[in-house]
Amino acid sequence: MVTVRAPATSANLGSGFDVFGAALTRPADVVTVEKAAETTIEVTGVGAQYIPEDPEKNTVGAVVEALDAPARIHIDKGVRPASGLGSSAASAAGAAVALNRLYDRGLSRSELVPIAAEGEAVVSGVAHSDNVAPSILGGFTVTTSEGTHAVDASIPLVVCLPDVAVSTRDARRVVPETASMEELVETVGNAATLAVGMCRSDPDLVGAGMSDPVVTPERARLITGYDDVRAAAFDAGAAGVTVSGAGPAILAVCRDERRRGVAAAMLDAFSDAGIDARAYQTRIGRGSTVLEE
Ligand SMILES: Nc1ncnc2c1ncn2[C@@H]1O[C@H](COP(=O)(O)OP(=O)(O)OP(=O)(O)O)[C@@H](O)[C@H]1O
Ligand SMILES: N[C@@H](CCO)C(=O)O
Repeated sequence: MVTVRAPATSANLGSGFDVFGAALTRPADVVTVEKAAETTIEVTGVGAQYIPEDPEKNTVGAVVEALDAPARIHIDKGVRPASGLGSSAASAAGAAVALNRLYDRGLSRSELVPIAAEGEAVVSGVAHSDNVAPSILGGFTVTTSEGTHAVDASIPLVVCLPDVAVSTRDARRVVPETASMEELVETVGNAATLAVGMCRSDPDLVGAGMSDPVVTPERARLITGYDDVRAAAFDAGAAGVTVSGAGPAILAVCRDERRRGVAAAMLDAFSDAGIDARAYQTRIGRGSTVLEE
């Protein structure tokens, strides 16, 4: 038996659509695997009632297939599905790390990234790796078709999760098909600024590089109260605010001493919009951890 804690993640970080990701210290899924002749999946925890236990439909089923590693699998969800916090990816990442150990497949963490990404194709139609990479490797990650680079960065964050669901599949439908040269130049400048900020563990620089003129404005329209929550976070001292993943969670970066105030301001703004929400005061953290084997 192997048990793995796989962290929630925030993808895109504004300017790095489908490329940037970050592991969060909390929340997390806990995935337990045991060898079995046939694969079975049991799901408990947050939002378990919305998650299929059929291996064809659950993200971990694709990981079992890719590793040829049938197992009795228990997923204890800490990351709510359809949250923008890499819920589907956390289970896939945890299963990839756990099954690799259980069956002694000997794959490196980097080699497990494309395997876990197969799970993302099951739910969103695209095997994007920007959530599974940080959930496996930890830190700030840059993922391209050439592979993934991970950087340890100590950056305080707040993620505010409203009590509504947005599916990645739906949120990908509003992504514009083209961008202008002006938008391209602005995005490259911001993404480069953010990456330098991560390398320096500088929250102000990371925040300055989060702005994205192309995808985020379209996604923000799907989140009731987004503009007010964003403004409230900035008023409380956030250095940058954007949609987390495909939403509806909203991500704010700030200095440590501002985290509590930023979280309270975001919750108040959602409440003023008539929406219940919860805020996680978190930071960039480590990847999947083996708890027991
Ligand atoms: N193990 C799993 N954990 C969570 N959701 C799963 C799992 N397997 C299948 N799903 C399905 O995936 C969908 C949620 O994934 P989706 O990508 O939409 O949200 P997310 O992972 O929270 O968001 P994001 O990728 O934007 O961070 C739900 O329809 C859920 O039923
Ligand atoms: N990059 C993906 C992450 C969400 O799973 C998106 O924004 O659609």
